[in-house]
Amino acid sequence: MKVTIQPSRVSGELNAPPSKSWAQRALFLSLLAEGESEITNLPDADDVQASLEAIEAFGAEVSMEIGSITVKGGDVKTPEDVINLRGSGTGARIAIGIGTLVPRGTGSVITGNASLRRRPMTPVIETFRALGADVRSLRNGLLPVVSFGGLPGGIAEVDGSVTSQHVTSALIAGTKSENGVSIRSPNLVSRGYVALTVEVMEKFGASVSCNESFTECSVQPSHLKPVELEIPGDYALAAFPMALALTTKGSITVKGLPFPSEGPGDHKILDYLKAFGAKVNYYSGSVEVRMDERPKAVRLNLRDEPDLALPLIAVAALAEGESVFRGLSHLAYKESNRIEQIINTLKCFGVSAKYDAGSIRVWGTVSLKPCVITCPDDHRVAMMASILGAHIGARIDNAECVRKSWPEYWDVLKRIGVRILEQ
Ligand SMILES: O=C(O)C1=C[C@@H](OP(=O)(O)O)[C@@H](O)[C@H](O)C1
Ligand SMILES: C=C(OP(=O)(O)O)C(=O)O
Repeated sequence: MKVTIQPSRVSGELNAPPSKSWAQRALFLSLLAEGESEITNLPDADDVQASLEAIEAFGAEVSMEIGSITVKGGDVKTPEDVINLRGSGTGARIAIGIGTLVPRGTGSVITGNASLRRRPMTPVIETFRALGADVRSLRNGLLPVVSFGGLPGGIAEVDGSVTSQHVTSALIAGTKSENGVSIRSPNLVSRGYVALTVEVMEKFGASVSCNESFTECSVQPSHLKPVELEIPGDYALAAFPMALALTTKGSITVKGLPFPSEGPGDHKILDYLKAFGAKVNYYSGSVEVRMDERPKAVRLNLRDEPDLALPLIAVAALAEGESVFRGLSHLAYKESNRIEQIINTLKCFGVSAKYDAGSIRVWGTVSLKPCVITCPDDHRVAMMASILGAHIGARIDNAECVRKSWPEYWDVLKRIGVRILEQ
């Protein structure tokens, strides 16, 4: 599918899409909880569907009702076949850990699509090996990965500068380890996602804790109770329509977002948009964003919120002056090498930018040019291009790549006033 976007101004309101990170954690924990969990507002994002299929393969009994799903969990069974997590890094890394919980003497194989098969699995493999499990890559640190049953537990120390998902995986599987799990991750990035893991695990009654910087976490063997929960809205995805308010001098209200806490996490988008000069208000689950003037340049460290880099850098392309975004080295290990893709996308729109030692510098301009670009199988790159496209015009090929996180993205944009033609 190709979408052609014409210069537009956004206005109106939308519901935030449900969080895929929340949903995937809830699904894998429902597999481990003894009894029936009921989950509402589950996103139909491809990553979540892939995780749902994975928990079924590990023995969860899933039934769909109107507007909710029920997951009956308990024992983790040996899958009959290889499990394919498609493009989901979160799903694959959690599933590698779950694979150590199948009966001893059996195992499971996790693989993914071409994009996921390029992403590093070494941190999660090293973590589980340090915890006494037998987990091996069949391809030099990449997928496919085989996990054999048996997770004694103990202490793992694994560098956290590439991803945080090995910590999430160790904590979730650690609930069913023999002796509990402690994990130390010096240089940990994306700390808001470990905070999210702890938050969701606590809802299932897990005995889990971390230090303030999330570099040391531990979990005791825990009896997980089934839950009833509603998946909350996703700030990292909602950040794109919010950013559109800044690049089109519009206004937008996004509903269904949780109260922004003090700690790291994607809710920080509210502060970051304010730094550009936007008027931002949170009131009772809704965020209003309005922009009447040209954004000012910003200096931000996005080490803990890597997914916000794409919408924020799109805004910086139009800002007055030079913006600097630090803490971005781990963007190289996402669905695409996002460092390269961000620079290429900016260049396509006629914006100068440079990457050096973990930082991207962007020289904002008022003279953007329309761009024709193909989504490199990375949803957030297409969404980033749409934000600049709504300012100056763009054509995005392979636009269906947004399915990974937000299949209705293009329809939602149309509803808030972005002029889009689909071919
Ligand atoms: O755990 C999660 O749900 C995620 C963690 C982050 O990845 P890294 O920890 O690999 O940076 C984030 O970029 C990804 O979109 C979702
Ligand atoms: C990197 C992402 O997700 P994951 O790591 O789960 O594939 C993402 O959604 O941007």
